[in-house]
Amino acid sequence: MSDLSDLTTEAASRDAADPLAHLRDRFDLDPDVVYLDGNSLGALPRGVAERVAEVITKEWGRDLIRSWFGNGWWTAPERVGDKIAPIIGAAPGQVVVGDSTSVNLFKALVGAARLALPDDGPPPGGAEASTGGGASNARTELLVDDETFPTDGYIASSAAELTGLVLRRVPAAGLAAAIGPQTAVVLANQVDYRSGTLLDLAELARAARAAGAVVVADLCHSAGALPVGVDALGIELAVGCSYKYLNGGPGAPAYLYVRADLQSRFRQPLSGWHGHVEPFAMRTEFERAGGIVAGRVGTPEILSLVALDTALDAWAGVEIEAVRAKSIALTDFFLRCVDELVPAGAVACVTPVEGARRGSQIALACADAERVMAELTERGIIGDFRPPDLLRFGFAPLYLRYADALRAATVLAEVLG
Ligand SMILES: Cc1ncc(COP(=O)(O)O)c(C=O)c1O
Ligand SMILES: Nc1c(O)cccc1C(=O)C[C@H](N)C(=O)O
Repeated sequence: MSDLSDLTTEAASRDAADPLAHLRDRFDLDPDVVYLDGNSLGALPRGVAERVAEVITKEWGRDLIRSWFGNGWWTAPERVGDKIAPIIGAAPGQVVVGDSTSVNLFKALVGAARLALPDDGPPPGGAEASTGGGASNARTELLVDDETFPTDGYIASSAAELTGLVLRRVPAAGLAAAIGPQTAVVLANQVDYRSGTLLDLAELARAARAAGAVVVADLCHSAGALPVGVDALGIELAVGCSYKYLNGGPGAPAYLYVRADLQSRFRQPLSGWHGHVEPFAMRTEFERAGGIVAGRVGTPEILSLVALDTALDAWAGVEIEAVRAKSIALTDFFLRCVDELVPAGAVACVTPVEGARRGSQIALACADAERVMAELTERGIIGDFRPPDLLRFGFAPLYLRYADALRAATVLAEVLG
């Protein structure tokens, strides 16, 4: 047992020894708030406001239309994509930024179905796939986790309807086992938005490869929190938002990853002029651009892209492995503080207590959770409530301290005491 004074000493010594502690200065934070909602909307990195103001006054105000090419606006989706790439373990040229996560899910899922269905050539798994089930006329289903974030389920349903696939919902833990020769596409969240459970994507990727199914991973709750390693996993497609751990700001554009060797065959359904091989030829016929540009649709959200571009500078020199180590240590410490300080039985942790099995958040079930979160927020501890009974606390390792974890647990104990 440790008491509050032991925990305070421990938090201080952990903060003093934290190799990432200096990164907090890269953010403009309210000193009176412990911000545990960076898994919904990341904090504001320093420099973003000034850069956006400069783009508005100079690039838009003075350079005007010349900025599309003169100031690099046109190529920003790929350039910013290449800045996200190392954070998710992708080599350059495979990530494009633009549109919302929902829209990118739609592009990826329909594109995945077209890759997987037999009239579109061999399955991406190649020889391994053809021995383990291979391309067959019986690929009829799109698998999705049954507790997925709502938009993923809704978009999967639209994509299934459009491609003639049948949507099958199975628990996330059973996704890999559910993959079979009938599976065309699997949509999986690497980290569950509610419980924070980390899915074994490597196992899922192996099962999909063996069966010739195409994987679309939603990285919203894992990118920037842990090493995803998309290239190493060998998954085909991925999407994610940039306003959580990547701190791109409200409405920041999402991103789409298309594995390099599949780009020439990737046919996403939204044939907009920014995905055209020669957009300014203004031709009637659509001819898809090569490479990752094929993931683009229409005019990019330049002001948001610029904000994201600058926000990503907060990652300069940061190793994602170090972020993961701190994330586990911070969340472990928070759980210990909750155990020590919160009255027994007042909360139940629904997040795996084993660090390696969770993302960077802790969800605690508790009676009257919505009111409890409102009171916490009132007292400067910002997390969120997710129905029916969850207090959700996200730990963004770039700007949170062990002292913040302790303060959050202390205030929680007061509210529940
Ligand atoms: C797993 C997941 N997918 C998608 C989204 C959001 O999609 P969009 O950016 O289109 O609102 C979120 C969060 O809002 C999410 O947590
Ligand atoms: N995307 C959001 C939004 O547009 C409004 C409010 C919250 C969000 C979120 O990101 C929610 C978040 N994905 C979640 O996991 O609950």
